[in-house]
Amino acid sequence: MEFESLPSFSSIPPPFPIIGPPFPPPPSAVFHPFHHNPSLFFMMDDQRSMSLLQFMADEGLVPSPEEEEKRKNVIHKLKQIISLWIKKVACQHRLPKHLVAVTSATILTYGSYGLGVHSSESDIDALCVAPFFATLAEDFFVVLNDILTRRTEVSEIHCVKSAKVPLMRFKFDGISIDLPFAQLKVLYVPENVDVLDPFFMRNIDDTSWKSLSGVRANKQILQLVPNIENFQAMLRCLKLWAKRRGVYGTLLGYLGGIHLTILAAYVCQRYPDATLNSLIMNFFRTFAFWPWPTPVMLHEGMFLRPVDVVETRFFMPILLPHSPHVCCHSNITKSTFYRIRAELLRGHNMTRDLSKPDFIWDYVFEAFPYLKRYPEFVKIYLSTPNQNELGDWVGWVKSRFRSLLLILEGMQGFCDPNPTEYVDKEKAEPNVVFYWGLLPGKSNSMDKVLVEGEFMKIIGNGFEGGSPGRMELSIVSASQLPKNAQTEEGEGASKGRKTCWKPIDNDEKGNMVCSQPQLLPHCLIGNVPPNGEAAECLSSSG
Ligand SMILES: Nc1ncnc2c1ncn2[C@@H]1O[C@H](COP(=O)(O)OP(=O)(O)OP(=O)(O)O)[C@@H](O)[C@H]1O
Ligand SMILES: [Mg+2]
Ligand SMILES: [Mg+2]
Repeated sequence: MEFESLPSFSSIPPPFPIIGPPFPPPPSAVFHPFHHNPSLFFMMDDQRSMSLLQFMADEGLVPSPEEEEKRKNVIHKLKQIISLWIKKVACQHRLPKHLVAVTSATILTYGSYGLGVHSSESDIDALCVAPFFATLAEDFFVVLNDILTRRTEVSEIHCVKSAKVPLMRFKFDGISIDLPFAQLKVLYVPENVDVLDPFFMRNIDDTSWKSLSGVRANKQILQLVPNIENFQAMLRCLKLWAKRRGVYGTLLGYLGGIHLTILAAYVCQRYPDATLNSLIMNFFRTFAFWPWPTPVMLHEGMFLRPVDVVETRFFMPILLPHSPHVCCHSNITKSTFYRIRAELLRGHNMTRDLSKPDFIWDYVFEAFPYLKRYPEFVKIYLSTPNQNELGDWVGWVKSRFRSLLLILEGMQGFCDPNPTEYVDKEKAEPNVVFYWGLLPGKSNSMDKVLVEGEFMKIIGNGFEGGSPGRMELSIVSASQLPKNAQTEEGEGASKGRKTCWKPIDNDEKGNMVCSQPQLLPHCLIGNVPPNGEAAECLSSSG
């Protein structure tokens, strides 16, 4: 396999063999192999869209009506709790009775749930929006925490206080909730308060502004995309694709939900009348050839702050759609950048030709074959004495993974941080194991003790949980991977996986905000015809 030179970024030595033909210049128009027969193009395009909808249904990308109902119920109950809480807080702040009577707070959902692209495993990102007198430190993190803790529906509650976006994280009726806080300078917060209205945004503090960012981003994106149903279906597919191909998860240096959301919205904007199939084709074509680090932005002429331009971590700058137009936080490194690009190119190669007689979507969404690709792996073993401490420990270490990746890249040139979390069932203690792919013949040059020591220093500082757990590094060959890691490869990999923690924001102290990744949808997908068509063959499949 030979590495093909990439357009732009030529200063970075290619660490990874890109599979497939050399990057051709991007086609100037929508790829269209049926110039002589447009009706055949539309027929094939429709058929592929149909079979993709069928694929989504088969994959269970659409939560059942019961699941939807459960989520709505949870949000309804949360709103009730917030309403009672704010009255209590108003009394504690000794507001006059007539003001207590009219004051209100609300819950605004955002993230994948707010966009209607969540799965049954998804968390709900829910912002608590409170009036001027409610404080973050006392009223939110103490009073509301106390109310929530007493509820029988609530479990596993903990506070992430010093992150850029401070929040409480808990399960409500078994559904994970990320609950940040924002304070507006008003007495009465309408149930569906418009966070783009300058009236509500005036004089708000910095933390509240950052907390509102997700809601504002969602709102803008939904205003900018021409066909929301197509956008939702496309985004669900892309999330599944990225997960299956091992390129989903901000903490591991890959794409997060927000990045894929903006990339999908960009393509939807440019192809307002495209079918689902055409949107996916255009997504791969657009971003396989994107001249990174040119930023992707949804508004023309967005202003990029100089600090973002020079920030080397922005290999793939993707700008938030609202002011100030800053880049989405990203942990992309040299290795993960090349992996993502290789996957985009693979996607393009697989989908570009509508006339391929044996095309099937299953190939596009096939799990990335780590065992075939890498002879050796860095094994990262994390454990704690008790199960209930494991989540915090693993979440903390993962929030520092970028540093480990950079150390390994420095020594090895390339490392592929597989986001999948495995469990070593032979060990009695609760544990989570990661296997990161290494290129052949490179591991000999790695001083394992040095890497472990360096990384221990990094994770030894700033852990907010109880007592830190254990972390061990080792090099293992592909054949030493546990059975479940080996068999999972072939078949639909990411099903039923342990979920990843991802940062909304990391602060300097390393406090992180985490959430569970999810796929899946919430509206569309009506009557889907049976999968009638043929398959695809892609010599370059991974
Ligand atoms: N790296 C980031 N930069 C800017 N905003 C972010 C970032 N990560 C998360 N957010 C904000 O927080 C919201 C929720 O993030 P979360 O990690 O839960 O992703 P998501 O889009 O909901 O996808 P998923 O389905 O994986 O949960 C995002 O929609 C976005 O508004
Ligand atoms: Mg989410
Ligand atoms: Mg979340």
